[in-house]
Parts: sequence; C-alpha cells; structure tokens
Amino acid sequence: MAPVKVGIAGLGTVGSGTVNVLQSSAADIARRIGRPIEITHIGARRPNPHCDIGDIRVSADVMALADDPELDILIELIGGTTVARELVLRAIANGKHVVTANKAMIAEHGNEIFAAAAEHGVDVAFEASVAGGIPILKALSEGLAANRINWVAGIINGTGNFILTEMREKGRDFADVLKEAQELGYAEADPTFDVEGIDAAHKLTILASLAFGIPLQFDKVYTEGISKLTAEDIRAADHFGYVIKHLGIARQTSDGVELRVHPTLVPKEVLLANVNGVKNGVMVEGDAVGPTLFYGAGAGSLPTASAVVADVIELARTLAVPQADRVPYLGFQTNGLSDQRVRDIDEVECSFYVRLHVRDRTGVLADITRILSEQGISIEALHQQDVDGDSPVPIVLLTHTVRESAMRQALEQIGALGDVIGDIMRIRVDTLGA
Ligand SMILES: NC(=O)C1=CN([C@@H]2O[C@H](COP(=O)(O)OP(=O)(O)OC[C@H]3O[C@@H](n4cnc5c(N)ncnc54)[C@H](O)[C@@H]3O)[C@@H](O)[C@H]2O)C=CC1
Ligand SMILES: N[C@@H](CC=O)C(=O)O
Ligand code: NA
Repeated sequence: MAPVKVGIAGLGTVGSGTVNVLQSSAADIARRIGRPIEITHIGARRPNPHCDIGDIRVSADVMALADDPELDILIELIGGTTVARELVLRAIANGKHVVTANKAMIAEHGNEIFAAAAEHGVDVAFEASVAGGIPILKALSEGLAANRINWVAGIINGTGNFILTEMREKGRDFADVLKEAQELGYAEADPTFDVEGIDAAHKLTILASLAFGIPLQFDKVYTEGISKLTAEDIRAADHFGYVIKHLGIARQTSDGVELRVHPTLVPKEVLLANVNGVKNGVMVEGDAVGPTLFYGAGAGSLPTASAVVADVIELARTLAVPQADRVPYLGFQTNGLSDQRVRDIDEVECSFYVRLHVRDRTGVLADITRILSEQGISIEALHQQDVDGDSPVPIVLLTHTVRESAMRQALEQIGALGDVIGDIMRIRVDTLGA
C-alpha cells in the first residue's frame, strides 16, 4: 500500500525526537498499520544535529506544509500560539489531519480549532500536549470512558518537578536547576511558563475538558507557580510529614468544577509524593474504577515523540474513518459538552500550611490564634522554632479544613499585626484521597 505522508513543522527538541522515533521504529510501525509512514516535508529554519533528515524536502516557511497537497497529516511542533494557530487552521482548511504537542495552542484556541476541524471533517490529536509520553488523554477519553470522573490531580510540569526534587534532595539552588532543565530541553521557550504554573494550567485545562466533558476554559484556571517556595518551606513540610509538589487539580463538586494549579503539601506516603525529577504522575479517580495513577516522563525529546508518533499511528490506521465516527476531540460529543460553572478559588475548601516570621514578643502567638479562631479556623499542628537573640521567630502551622475566603481574610489580618515580619507563605494541603 502507498505510504501515509506526514510533514513535520518545527525541528527542535520534540521535532527531532519525532524524526528519530519515526525512523527507528519504521519497520514496527509498518507492521502495526499495514503500510509505511513517510516524512515527506519538514518546516525548519535550520538543521538540527540531533536528527538526520537525509534528502527530505525542507521549507523555511512552515505554511508551505499546510499547502502541500501531498501531506495526509501535519505535525505541528513549532510551539507558541500565533503562527502555530494560523498553520494548524490552514492545514485543516486544506483537509489535513493535525497532530500537535502544543498545549498552549490547544488550551487557548482549541475550541476554535476543533470547530474548524469538524467543519472540514479532519481530526486533531494532541496526546503529547499533556504529561509528555504518558498516554493520559487516551486513558481519559477511551480507557476510563465508562466512569464519571470525580477528580484529577497531577504533577504535570516536568521542569517544575525537576526543580523541586533537586532543591529537596540535593539542596540545590532554584536558578541553577532551572538552567539545567533548559539545557536538557525540558523547559518551555519562555521558562516562566513552567515556574509560574502557566504550562501546568494549559495542561489542566485540557485534562479537565476530557475528564468532565466541558469546553476548554484556560482563563478560569486559578494559577500559582513555584518561584516563591523556599528551602525553609521544603524543610518545614518535611518536618510535618509532607512533600511539596506543584499540582494541577480538577475536581467535580455538586456545585461546579474546581480548576487550580498551585504548590501543594502531599503526605509523604502518597504515591504522587514520590514522583520525582522530570517524571510526571497523574491520579484520576473515577466512580467505577476508583483511584488510578499514570506515571512516566513528562518532558524530553523521545518521551514526547512517543506520544506524537502514537497519535500519527492512530490517524494513519483510521484515515478512511469519517470524523463523526472517530473519538470526539474532547472525548465527549461537542453538542454533549456541559456548561457547568467553574468555582471561584474563594469557594475551595482545604487545609493549609502557613509559615510566617514574628518578633519574639509575649502575646503575638495569642493574637495569631485569636484571628484564626475568629475566622473559624482551627489549628492541627504548630511549630515554633527556637532562635538566638532578637532574630525573627519562624512559626509554621497546619490548619484543619477551611474555606479559602476565610483563610485569606485571616492572613490579611495577621499580616497587618505589627509584630509579623515580611511575607506570609500559605500552601494548600491535599491528602489526595488517602
Ligand atoms: N520539550 C518538551 O519536552 C515538550 C514540548 N512540548 C511542546 O512541543 C512544542 C515544541 O517544543 P520543543 O520542541 O521543546 O521546542 P523547541 O524550541 O526545541 O523547538 C521548536 C522549533 O520550532 C522552530 N520554529 C519556531 N517557529 C518557527 C517558524 N515560524 N518556522 C519554522 N520553525 C519555527 C524553532 O526554531 C525550533 O527549532 C511546544 O509546543 C512545546 O510546548 C510538549 C511536551 C514536551
Ligand atoms: N516544559 C514542559 C514540557 C512538557 O510539556 C514541562 O517541563 O513539563
Ligand atoms: Na501525554
């Protein structure tokens, strides 16, 4: 049979990995599909020494791929949301299926892209966009399709998890580890996307849509990054029996869904607390299956290419299937998507870790506990560290479950006390069903 012809736009970390996997697994892929996959066109501004593209046609202008009548599938790996969106919409308009690793583009423009794809009868596959090589999107849209999903909680940014792990295990400096993550090809073009939680928010947007059958709503995700975490917090969390992880959490409640990305104290014995380095882990709790955990490399050239090529293989197997008969873009029929509301962060209920520094003066602790009690917040554990001389005294406490709005108001009042010095750190705690 004639080969399935694909074009690859972008020959960076993921693009070169995709070339390498398509080449190294060519014989097995042909055995799976019944015919070969051939890369016939690459969009790149410069060669990449990490892959050998032989005499494959190269265009500096990626739009040439969208207009190439030979291509069955366009693989978008340039990143960003402007040229990539234009490229993908143009390929769709020209009747091509699309595979992408671009979570920013799907989270922010996916609703528009899927509408265009439905109009032109083509598919858009994006497994690589969430948790790299872990087949979590396929798990949600197919493997767990029998379930009503209660919640999804995941470490979904490899760079951030790599930084937190190296800080905790080796006492390394934040900036130094971030630089290494960039050199290893884990970080986004703009690494603030990784450390400020934007990348995780893009991925959570996608996960939540596939879990709950809701439209993509990136603008509704509450997002906090990891850049303000200190070695002191990592040590204090450890003292109380927790590990700090940067989690994306999507939870179904009786009154709407919660969509939030923030550092979280997770009990040490929970499996997710032991997902380290660039690895990602995603927990999904379904009503029939109960809790499940998906683990693997969340970033990097070959692991991400694994997901890209799996999407290409699936499309190549099903080129003749009409779009209406395929797995829907978000796992639910577009006219079956729910319009339930997204809760405000102030409505969320959880327990909190709070760390602050105070002047060593009689009565300051009483002031703090009075304010907490006035807001209905009870303390589960409190640790006050001994210090020498007049140095500020670090106080760390854990609360019982409290509504976010009450915690916020209490911390505003505590912060205004004359004897509280500097910023107060508060981190949400989640036992993840344990
Ligand atoms: N690096 C990783 O581990 C992962 C990356 N992703 C996503 O995959 C996509 C690609 O990421 P990377 O390969 O890491 O980025 P990268 O920066 O290594 O590669 C992107 C390549 O596209 C090229 N490019 C950008 N705009 C172009 C244009 N207009 N015309 C021609 N070439 C253009 C760049 O020169 C670069 O070679 C992004 O959407 C990223 O978020 C997803 C999962 C993991
Ligand atoms: N920058 C991202 C790459 C994969 O999505 C990450 O570190 O997870
Ligand atoms: Na994935």
